[in-house]
Parts: sequence; C-alpha cells; structure tokens
Amino acid sequence: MDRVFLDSITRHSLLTVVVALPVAYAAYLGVSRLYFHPLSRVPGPLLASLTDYYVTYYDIAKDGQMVHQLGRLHARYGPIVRIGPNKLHFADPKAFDLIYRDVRLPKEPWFYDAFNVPLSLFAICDIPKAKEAASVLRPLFSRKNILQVEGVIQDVISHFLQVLSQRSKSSPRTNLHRGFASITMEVITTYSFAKSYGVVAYPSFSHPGLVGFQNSNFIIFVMRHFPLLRSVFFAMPLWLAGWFVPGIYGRRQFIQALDEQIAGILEDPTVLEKEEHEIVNHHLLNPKVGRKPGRRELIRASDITTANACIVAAFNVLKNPEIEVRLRKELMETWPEVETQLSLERLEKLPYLTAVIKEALRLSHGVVSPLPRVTIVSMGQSFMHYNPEIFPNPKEFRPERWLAKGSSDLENYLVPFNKGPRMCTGMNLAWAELYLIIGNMFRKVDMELAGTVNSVIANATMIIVAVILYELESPEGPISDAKQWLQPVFASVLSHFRTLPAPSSHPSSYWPLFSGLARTDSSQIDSTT
Ligand code: HEM
Repeated sequence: MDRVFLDSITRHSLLTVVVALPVAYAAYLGVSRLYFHPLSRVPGPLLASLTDYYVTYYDIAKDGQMVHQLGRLHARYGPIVRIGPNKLHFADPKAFDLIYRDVRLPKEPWFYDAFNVPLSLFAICDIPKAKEAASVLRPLFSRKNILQVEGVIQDVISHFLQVLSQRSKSSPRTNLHRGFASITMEVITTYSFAKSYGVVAYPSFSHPGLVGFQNSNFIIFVMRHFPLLRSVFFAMPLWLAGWFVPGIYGRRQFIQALDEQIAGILEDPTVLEKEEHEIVNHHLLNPKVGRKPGRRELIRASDITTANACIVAAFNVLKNPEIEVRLRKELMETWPEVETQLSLERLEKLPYLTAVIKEALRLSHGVVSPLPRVTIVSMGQSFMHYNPEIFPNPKEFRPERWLAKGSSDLENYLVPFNKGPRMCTGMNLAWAELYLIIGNMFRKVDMELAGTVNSVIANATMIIVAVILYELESPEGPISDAKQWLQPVFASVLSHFRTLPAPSSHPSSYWPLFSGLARTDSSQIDSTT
C-alpha cells in the first residue's frame, strides 16, 4: 500500500516537474524580456516584446502584411519600435544611414539562412567572408563591365519585342510582369553562362525555372519563421516538395541545367575562351577564387526586383495619360528611327525617362522586408520612400518630383538598392535594364491596362502546362509541335483568369507580390506592337 502511495507521489511529482518546468521557464523568459531586457524601455506591443511569433503571425497568417503593421506601429509608438524580444525597427531617415552604412553590423543569419543559398554573397553574414566574395563579384557588375555587355541586354530586349509582337496576334493580353522577369532572367543567365535558356521565347513568358523561382518566395517566409522545418523540407522528394511549392520541379530542373554547365566549364575551361564577351563565370570559376558561384541567387536577386520596378513604371505611366504623353514625346524626339536601337548612354541622358525610373524604384522597393542587422536593428525602405516629409503625397507616382528645383537632395532618400557595404551588387546592371526596357517599351510598343489576374490560379495553370511541356521534351517528344498548339490554348485559358478590374490608383492590390509573396495579383497589360 505504502509502495503504491509512494509510486503515485513520484508519478505526480514527475508530472508536476514536466509541466512546471516549461511554465516556469516561460514565465522567467516573459518577465526578463518585459522588465530586465536592455530593450525593455523601448515602446512596442506587449506580444512583440514577449515573442518573435508576433512577426510570424503577420508574415505568414496575414500574408506578408508585416510591412503595413510596421506603419501602424510607428504611428502609435513613434520612430523606434520593439518588434521582437531582440528586435528594433526604425522609421527615422537618419537611422537608415546609421544602420546600413555601418561596416561593423553583419547581416542577421536568422533572416538570410532561410534562403538556403549559403554560397551566395547575398546570404553570407560573416563580414570577412562577405568582403572576400564581394571583391570577386562587384567588379563584374561595374559600370564599365555593364557597358561592355550592353549588347546582350539589347539583343534580349529585341528578341522579347519580337516574341511579344508574335504573341499579340494570337493573344493580345500579356502578363508583363512575367515578360519583364523573363528579360532579366535571360540577361543574367546569358551574362553569367553565355548561354540562352530560352526564357524569353518560352510560352506565355512562363519558363518553369522562372515560375519555380518566383513560387518559392512564400516557402522562404515559412523557413525563416520555422527553422526546424528547413532540413525536413530540403530532404523531401521532389514530388512531395511540389505540394508545398508548386513549380519547384521546374526550378530544380533549371538549377540542374546550370550545374551541368558549370561542371562542363570546370572540366574544360577552354570553352570560356570562345565567348565573345567576358562572362561572370570566367571569374567565378577561376580556381584562385576557390568558391563555386552562388548562381541561384544572382538569378533570384536580378529577375524579380528589376521586373517589379518595370511593372510599377509601366502600370503608372499607362494609368496617367499626361505622364505617358510626356515620356513618349521625349523618347520620340531623341529616337526618331523606331526600328533602330538606342544606346544606354543616350537613354541615360533623358531627364523624364530618368525621373520615371526613379519614381518606379521609389514605389516598387527591391526588398520590402526590413533587412536585419545584428544587434537586430532594421529599417524598411518603405519608411524612407513613403515618408511624406521627404516625398509629399508619397503614394502618388509623380516623376516631376525628380525634376523640381533642389530635387537632387532627394537622391539621398532613394534607397531601393540599400546603402553601405552590403548594397546591391547588380545596381549598374539593374539601371541599364530599366533604361533599356522602359525606353524600348514606351518607344516601340502600344499598350493599355487590361485588369489584373489572380496569380495563384494563373501560376498553378502555368505550372501544369510547364510540366507537360517538360515531359514532352524527351528525345522522342514532339516538343516544337506541342508548343505550337499548346501556346494558344494556354494563352486563352489564362485570359479567363482576368478576375479583377485594374486597380484605380496605386496598384496596392498586387503590392504583396512585390514584397516577395507571390500570392495575390499581378497586372495584366494589353500589348500590341
Ligand atoms: C531594380 C533592381 C534591384 C533592386 C531594387 C535590388 C535591391 C537589392 C537590395 C535592397 C539589396 C540588399 C540586400 C541586403 O541588404 O540584404 C540587394 C543585394 C544584392 N543584389 Fe540587388 N537589386 C536589384 C537588382 C539586382 C541585379 C540585376 C542583380 C544581379 C547581379 C542583383 C544582385 C544582388 C546581390 C548579389 C546582392 C547581395 C549583395 C551583398 O549582400 O553584399 N541585384 N539588392
């Protein structure tokens, strides 16, 4: 009897310890975070001071809305807000320089590891390692180098215009966001690998590699907030991973193709000598460098960001007839022969085109998520770009603000490429692409807005068709014939997904797409060349 009694006490105590320990630990954490933490005096919501899952809720359950929540928090608590137990967010323009120009502040691994590209400069947090990687990569994207590969960008854009012209005969409606992303993806792969992967020519501008890259954005948010899931997800067979990231199949196939090419170059480096211009891999595959290039991130970094800026420009110019007339007039006067190509250097001298691009960069932000630096401080670009004291009526697309007297001071507050030691490596390439794409589009193409498409449904459809096309691409498969008949079917299916009217002012309905969550709407633009 005594023994039974003792046993039950032991069981009870064990149970009490099992329950009480975590509760006590949570209470200890809560009290220390609220009252004894160095940030405990910084204002912010109680829940955010207690747990990082406050941000998780807005990033995941609220579909990437943290950026809007940050705006509300700053309105309530002031320019510095505690958004996590160890995290501060700033909304003061002076803080931007202090955070991002400080060479001592490394990138924050929690945020960058989720991209799963440890070799890419973008995700390297260790300062000496990042310096080493940057010393190889940055010179390749110098202005001098970009001018040398201008021909590549010009050729890709000309090809794109041809494809668009062909397409407009069978399907006048085009998702130009995909179109622009196809241009930038083709440019970066050609510049890096001296090989066209047929991205621009792919039906409906939906190359599986491109769709796969774009669709993996959401999973990055999940990986960021639930790091334990990373190893589970990356160990999954492709068919299962495809349930979570539709299109991952195309992405893996594409990466495999890039890997094979890299392996080919490493086996026989003389193939590089045959290229007309120096390509990124001339340098990255140099044995002295001793590291494999972060090939995926160059593609990710370059396709969506530049395409976002282009679509914001196209959308807003078409929305405002007086802006469109002024832009087309400037282009026409400098570029009377429409069949020719105009050089980047001449386009760069056009003040109104330049103002349109700056305004597009201001409103599109390359990366909306605040980019965290240890000890965890960050400030989202939108808190510079949407500051009404710097940019009156900040949500309006007004290129004229860049032409007004004293506007050169505004440049300090235009930070789409970030500032400081980790600012965008591809900035010169991005500027070149923006001039050439927007210049060409508004000189050579007549367009009008044609509503918006729900990109979740459109993506799913594109992926199914993309997979079918890939399957057909076996040696026996009649791929070219199949593409010919599938393309119009595909285009007409897609045109039925025009579910929403064009947004009436700023395209806020597809804003989350720009924040990297490809889950809402992207604009559709009627195009006829
Ligand atoms: C309009 C177009 C673009 C925008 C707005 C943009 C924006 C940005 C921003 C904000 C960062 C800083 C990220 C951070 O601090 O973590 C960044 C980094 C980077 N970008 Fe871009 N980007 C654009 C185009 C490109 C292109 C075309 C390339 C192609 C090479 C590129 C390559 C990179 C790389 C490699 C980094 C990492 C730099 C480092 O961490 O040191 N970007 N970009």
